[in-house]
Amino acid sequence: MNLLSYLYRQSRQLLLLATIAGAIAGLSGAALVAVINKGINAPDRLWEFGLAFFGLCLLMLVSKLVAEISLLHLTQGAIYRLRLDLSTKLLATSVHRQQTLGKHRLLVILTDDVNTFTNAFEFIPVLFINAIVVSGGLAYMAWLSWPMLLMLAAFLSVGLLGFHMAERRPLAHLAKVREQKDVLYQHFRSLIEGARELQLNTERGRDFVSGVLAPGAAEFRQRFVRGMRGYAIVANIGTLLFYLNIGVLLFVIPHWLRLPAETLSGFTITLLFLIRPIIDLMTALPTLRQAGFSLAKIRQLDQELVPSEAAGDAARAFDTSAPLSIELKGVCHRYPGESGDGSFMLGPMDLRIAQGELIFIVGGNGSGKTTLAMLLLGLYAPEAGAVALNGIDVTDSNREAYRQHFSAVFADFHLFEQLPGIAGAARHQHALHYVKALGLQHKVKIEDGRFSTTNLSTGQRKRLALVAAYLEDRPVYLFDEWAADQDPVFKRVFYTELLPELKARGKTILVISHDDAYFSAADRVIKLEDGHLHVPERRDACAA
Ligand SMILES: Nc1ncnc2c1ncn2[C@@H]1O[C@H](COP(=O)(O)OP(=O)(O)OP(=O)(O)O)[C@@H](O)[C@H]1O
Repeated sequence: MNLLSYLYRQSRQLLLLATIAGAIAGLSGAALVAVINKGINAPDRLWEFGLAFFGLCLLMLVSKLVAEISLLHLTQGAIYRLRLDLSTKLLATSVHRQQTLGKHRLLVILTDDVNTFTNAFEFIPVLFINAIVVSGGLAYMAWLSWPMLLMLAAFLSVGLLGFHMAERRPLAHLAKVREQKDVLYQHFRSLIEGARELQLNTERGRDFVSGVLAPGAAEFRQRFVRGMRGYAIVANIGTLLFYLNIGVLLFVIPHWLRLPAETLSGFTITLLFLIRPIIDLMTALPTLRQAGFSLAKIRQLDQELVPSEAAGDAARAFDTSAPLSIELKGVCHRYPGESGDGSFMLGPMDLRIAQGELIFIVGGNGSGKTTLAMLLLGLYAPEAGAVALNGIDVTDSNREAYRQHFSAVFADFHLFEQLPGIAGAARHQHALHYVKALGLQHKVKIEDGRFSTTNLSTGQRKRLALVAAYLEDRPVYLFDEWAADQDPVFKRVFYTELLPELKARGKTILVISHDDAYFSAADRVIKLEDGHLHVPERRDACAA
């Protein structure tokens, strides 16, 4: 039912077309049963019923095709939109929120849940038409004899109630199966990302598989088998009950109700005709139930992914004609710790950065350098205080426009094959120039707006990330430990040539670095200690 209301919201027209075509298919199916029943009981009118039979066959074929194809378009359109909607929303959700939601949780929804949902949609056309066939069959039986139909309805109601009760346990197992998927995805992520560590230590690898992955996979298997076994039992008993029903109609009810042979045979043929749709439904039920759980997860994520920022033409809010000036005013950011005492607090911090400055952000591990960078880039929103650009505070409504002033190569950067920037010969030439300047011309080519390969060493991949950053040509650059993976020669090139070149082009540059040998290259060094700016001792005051 959830799936149908979801489809209704996607395209009423297609659903209406499918309903009408499906209704014609269902009714022609029911009429076929009536014609067969009449034909058997009227041998003198064979031509008449024969023509009607073949005409109805054709009508059923055409209408069924129309219904199935329109439902196919409807369901696949719905899946396509769902994938794009979720991706767009994810893109608009703050990085901090995404980190809180957890990568594995996002992945399981975007891949597994959407797939489960797609699988269920494959059943929809058949089930939809079957539902109409069943309705047509019931209508025909009511026309044949409504007291018989009432008895059948009473019998079916008891059966449905029993089915509902019997389904509870397998349904609970399937709900647990879905929860277990989150756990499994988390383990698979660790397995892939930690493959090197696990292979280096065979015992550790075995322990991970047998002690961490296997219990999760076993729990999944156990729940899934129990759930599906329950459904298999319920479905087979349900089908058997249907046959029993036919037996009761044929051999028990005639003892109480005097019915013409034509009515009895009509009922029997109709019920036999309905067995296939009922079996189809029983087979599809577990998949539909799993899709229900997946849909609930997708909906939950959809709500949690509320874009934190209203995208608008907010670029106008900043005065881009004036020299760029970024200011932090009492900015604070906290990461909650597991038990409260493990939390980390950056700030309150005041800082002013002027256009063209080359600033090094330094400090020990965990002192807050990357967190400060995230706040400066507008990827984290401060919990208190404000970030301002050219005197205008960055708020939810203009944070996206604010971020467009920056280009960054993070310590844990992601290298896209595609080149950023507007396509064209100029971008191609620029990219070639930078690839050459970074000494990668023998390794990488630029083809169709993308790097020919990204399968390179870490240091080389970082150089390509720098090429991509150069192509973005933003006013402010951030490099988080870029030089950490470079050889001494390129480290020197970076600090003594590349950074001064960028500065000469008027760029503002923020460099997170541990390379104290090159700190003298900076206009200013900002040192962090436990989330606070380190204020250097006033040697002049001491001297006095
Ligand atoms: N995702 C997170 N969730 C919770 N706490 C975090 C998270 N990331 C960082 N922290 C905490 O914030 C502190 C500062 O982290 P940050 O990454 O800013 O340090 P850093 O100075 O860049 O360190 P490094 O030199 O090791 O890269 C850390 O001590 C850690 O306790």
